[in-house]
Amino acid sequence: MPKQKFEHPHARRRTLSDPLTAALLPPPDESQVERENRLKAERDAKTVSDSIDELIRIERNEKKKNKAEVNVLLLGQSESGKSTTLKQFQLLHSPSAFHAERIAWRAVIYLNLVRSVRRILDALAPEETLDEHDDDDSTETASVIITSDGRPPSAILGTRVSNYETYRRKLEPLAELEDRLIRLLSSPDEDEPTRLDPAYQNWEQYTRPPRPNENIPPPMNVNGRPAPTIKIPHKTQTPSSAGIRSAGPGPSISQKNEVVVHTSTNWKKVFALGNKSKSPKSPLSGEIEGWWEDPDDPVHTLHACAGTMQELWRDPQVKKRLQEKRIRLEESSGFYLDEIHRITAKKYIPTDPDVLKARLKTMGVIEHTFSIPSGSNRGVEWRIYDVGGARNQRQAWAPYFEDVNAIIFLAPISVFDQVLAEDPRVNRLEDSLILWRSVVSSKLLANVNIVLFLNKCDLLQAKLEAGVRLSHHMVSYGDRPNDYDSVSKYFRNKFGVIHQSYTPNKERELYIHFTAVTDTRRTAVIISSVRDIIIKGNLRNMRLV
Ligand SMILES: Nc1nc2c(ncn2[C@@H]2O[C@H](COP(=O)(O)OP(=O)(O)OP(=O)(O)O)[C@@H](O)[C@H]2O)c(=O)[nH]1
Ligand SMILES: [Mg+2]
Repeated sequence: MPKQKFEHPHARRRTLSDPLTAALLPPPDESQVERENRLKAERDAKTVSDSIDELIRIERNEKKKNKAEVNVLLLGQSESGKSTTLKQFQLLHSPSAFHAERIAWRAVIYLNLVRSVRRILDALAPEETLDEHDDDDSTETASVIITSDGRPPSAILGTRVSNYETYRRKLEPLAELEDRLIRLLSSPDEDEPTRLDPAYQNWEQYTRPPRPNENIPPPMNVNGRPAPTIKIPHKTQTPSSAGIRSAGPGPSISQKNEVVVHTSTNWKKVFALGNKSKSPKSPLSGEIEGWWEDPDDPVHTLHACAGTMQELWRDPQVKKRLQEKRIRLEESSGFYLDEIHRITAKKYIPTDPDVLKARLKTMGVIEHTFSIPSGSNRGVEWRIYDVGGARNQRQAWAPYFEDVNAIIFLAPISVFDQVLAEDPRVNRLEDSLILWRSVVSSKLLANVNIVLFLNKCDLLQAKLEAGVRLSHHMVSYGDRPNDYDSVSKYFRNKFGVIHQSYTPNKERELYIHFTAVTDTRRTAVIISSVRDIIIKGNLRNMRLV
């Protein structure tokens, strides 16, 4: 089961400047005898404390020798595929837990579908009904495309969809459903991203493009840094505090920002059972059954709207309008519009690929533990940390650098024509390159094995085949061929050169894989090879081989 990390182990260490240490200072009017007694008592206490420390150290070393442990960090920008990679690890190493949870993913899949429909309706809306920000779809997901001059395409003149009003009216119930799903998925007592001590603010600064004339300090000071403490504030959550822009009066169908659910929330449990704990369970899978009898279940609204959703998605005028606005929903996260009838069926249970496609932004850091047998070893405990990749989440990464053995860095390479959801001025590929540079150049991570997943290769191939030219977005690509082989090699080279130039450890070998982490068969093969690499590297570091 996922475990939320609230406090790093070193958080308990105190520094001389802390208030407790100050409070323990001797009284200023201490006599000579008192002073000698105190010093003796302190020496005795120190001897006892040192011997306890020594015992702990020996015990820890013994443990390390007897039980191999591997800590792996999944890093990369938002929507790079970190959580999807974690799901693949789960599917491989604890399939029963993965399957037990899949019914809960129904809520996320429904929400992904409803929001895709809303994006279409927003894109079709006559311009005068949208406010200034509504035209800027870039706040929604990374599927918004920028033109080669870096600006979203103009949407002023374009195809009018004759059935727009009918679609909007018939799909109105989805607005209320969206609100309900968001409420279901959101925790009642969390509303802010994980925050860190100011000591770690540097990392965030280091992982964004520098401002002009800004001197960015090295990401981390290895020695003597204050202990990190992750604080999760508890407040009451409202839809607007969850990062969802209020639509004002009228349907919330114009709400924009991506739904974020803190990893500590219990949404899986809530949605898996809800008020249905008395519902029958399947004798085969043990999964809840019979939710379709519950008139309040979201499936009914979706089922009733399925026909209209299908008409909307298939309408040639709609397709044209989306094309004019360069919105390619097929490439965006959580795309289920090609399977409306299956997804909205009353007895729908998400399949493995459905769960892998489901999009829920990570906030905070989530830890998964697996015991993975490895050759003659009796089992290695793997701790995999999945972090939030959005800009405001990256400051939470640093405390995990200290004990990490390996990093799997995900860089989606299909995103060369897209902008960051959190900052539409920044090209997503540029952001990945900057982030990559900051990770590989970190001295703190110098001895950490690094595996690079050049991800979303399936989307890259489709994009290139659709005629999108890399050179329009990356001038340095020049007039090289715009086919998958040439482009993927170019990216491999680009990331490889950055590692070569910036790594503080010239001995470190970099392992690069072209991946599509939604593809289970391909990813399983890659994961097992990555596992071997990490184990070997780890044993080498532990000087056991
Ligand atoms: N087609 C395709 N989709 C992918 C691939 N990798 C990830 N996705 C999808 O992209 C979306 C985002 O993936 P996530 O795993 O949630 O991304 P993340 O890196 O965890 O993002 P944050 O939690 O915001 O940091 C999901 O809907 C995935 O199903 C891929 O290789 N190909
Ligand atoms: Mg994630």
